This record gives sequence, structure tokens and C-alpha cells, in this order.
Amino acid sequence: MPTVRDIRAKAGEAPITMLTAYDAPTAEIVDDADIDMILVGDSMGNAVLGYDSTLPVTVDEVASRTGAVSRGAEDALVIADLPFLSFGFDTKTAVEHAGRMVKEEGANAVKIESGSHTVELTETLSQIGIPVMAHLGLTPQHVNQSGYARQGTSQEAAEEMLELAREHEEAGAFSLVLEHVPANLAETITEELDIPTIGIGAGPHTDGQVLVITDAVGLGDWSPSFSKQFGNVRGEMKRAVSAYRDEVESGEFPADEHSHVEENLDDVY
Ligand SMILES: Nc1nc(=O)c2c([nH]1)NC[C@@H]1CN(c3ccc(C(=O)N[C@@H](CCC(=O)O)C(=O)O)cc3)CN21
Ligand SMILES: CC(C)C(=O)C(=O)O
Ligand SMILES: [Mg+2]
Repeated sequence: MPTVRDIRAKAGEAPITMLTAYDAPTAEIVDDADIDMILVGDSMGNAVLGYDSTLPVTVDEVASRTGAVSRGAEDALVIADLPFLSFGFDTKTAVEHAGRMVKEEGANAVKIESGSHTVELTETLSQIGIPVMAHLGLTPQHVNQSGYARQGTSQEAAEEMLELAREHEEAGAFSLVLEHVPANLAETITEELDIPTIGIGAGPHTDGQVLVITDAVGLGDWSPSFSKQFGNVRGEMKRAVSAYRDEVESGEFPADEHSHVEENLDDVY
């Protein structure tokens, strides 16, 4: 059974790898590739649910997808991303939502888009036995306030981020995602913290990296400039779907090997 201790032990020894997944077959592929952690990100809103932000994503959607990913993953640590409005207003509701991911859906930990309002919640969940991954920098659930702009670009913002990072480590967070921040700030925060930092658009000096799976494999029709496409799954799916259409239209599919004739049904007619 994967634990956050394994992740903490790996930090500084070798780069930590994380990818998102939203379904069982993708989780199997990611797990088979020895990726350390699988994030059931609320990025599912953009990546697979057809929304143009993460805000509409519900607790039910993350729960259902977390169950699918947990069933597909064996060795990777599965982390459920708490969606917009599932935390941040009262502790009881947040604990129930985080607890559901672990207790009913097989998550090993939760991720929470962090701020000064999540320090106490991070401490409560950690004490209960729900490991928390904090998340600073670009927090897409704040899109209506900050857009998707790079964060931590002023001295004041950078110092505030380092302070919040320290507070979340102190509160018990087992790891910290840094999104769309300057590489030199991510390097400083990584040096100042004991817990592993996981970067996305945060340069090469964090303890690990994360990307959205549809960006990494080239399935989506758009991806942020900081991500890299390591494959062209969209192209391959287009090719397969067109080949299917062509073969049905031409009568080539289904062939004899895809069909079955039952001789003793002659009497039916
Ligand atoms: N497929 C996918 N990949 C992601 O990495 C991702 C999602 N979806 N959804 C949730 C968030 C949103 N993310 C984003 C979205 C846009 C930019 C972007 O284009 N930023 C511009 C500035 C835009 C602005 O100022 O509003 C940039 O040049 O930095 C970056 C990250 C990262 N996350
Ligand atoms: C990009 C990662 C960090 C995330 O929060 C998500 O996929 O939802
Ligand atoms: Mg997210």
C-alpha cells in the first residue's frame, strides 16, 4: 500500500513524478509506468468534462472518478483534488468531503488549493489521518479573481507565498504543489521546506513534476504553454475512428473473424 512516507523519502533522492488521471484504464497505464502519484484533478472539468473552467466540477464527479482511478491503480499514491466549494467555508463539510474520498473511493490523500483559510483545515485533516497536499501559486479555483496569470512575480507576493508554504508544512501538509510560478521562487521554496514540492509551470528545481494527462499525451485540443506533449493520442484516436467509419461504410468490418453463425438456428425461419 503506497503511503506519503514513501513520497517524502524519495524527495531529494530522485525526482518525484505525478500525472492526473480520471478513469481506470488511464490509471492502469500511469501506474504501470511507475509514476509515483496519480492526481484525480479538478482539471477534469476542462480536460474531460467539457467545461471551460474547474468551477462547475462537483464532489460527486471527483468521487466517481477517484473510485475509478483507485480501482485502476496498484502502486501509485492516489490523491483526490477537492473541488470548488467543497471546502473553505466550514470544517465539518470539508472533512466530510475529504473523508468520502478516502473512506468510500480509495484515495490515499487529498489536495486542497491553499490559502490562509486552509491552514487550520490542513492541520485537522492531517490529525484525523487524511494526508493533505497543499497547492500554491496559480490556483485555478480563483480564476474569477486572478485569471490564469503567473503568480509570485512581485517580491511581496513571493514572500507571502513562502510564508503560506511554511504555514502549510507546519500544519502537516505532506507535499506542496507550486503552479505557474517563477523557477527561482519555486527553487527557494523547495530549499526552505522539508516536504517535497511538486511543480507545474514552476521550473526544474522542485522535488517533482506534475502535468495534466490529456496535455502530456496530446489528447486535448489545447494545453498551457508550460506543458509538453509527449505523444499524439488525439491524432491516433482520430485515425482509429476514421478507419472504423471507412470499414463499416465499405463493408470490410465486421469480417468473418468478428462474426458467428449458429448452424442449428436454421429451424427458426
Ligand atoms: N488541460 C489543462 N491543463 C492544465 O494545466 C490546467 C487545466 N487544464 N485546467 C486547470 C488549470 C488551468 N491552467 C492554466 C490555464 C491557462 C494558463 C494560461 O494560458 N496562462 C497565460 C495567462 C492567462 C491570463 O493571464 O489569464 C500565461 O501566459 O501565463 C495557464 C494555466 C492549468 N490547469
Ligand atoms: C494541475 C494540478 C496541480 C491540478 O490541480 C489539477 O489537475 O486539477
Ligand atoms: Mg486542481
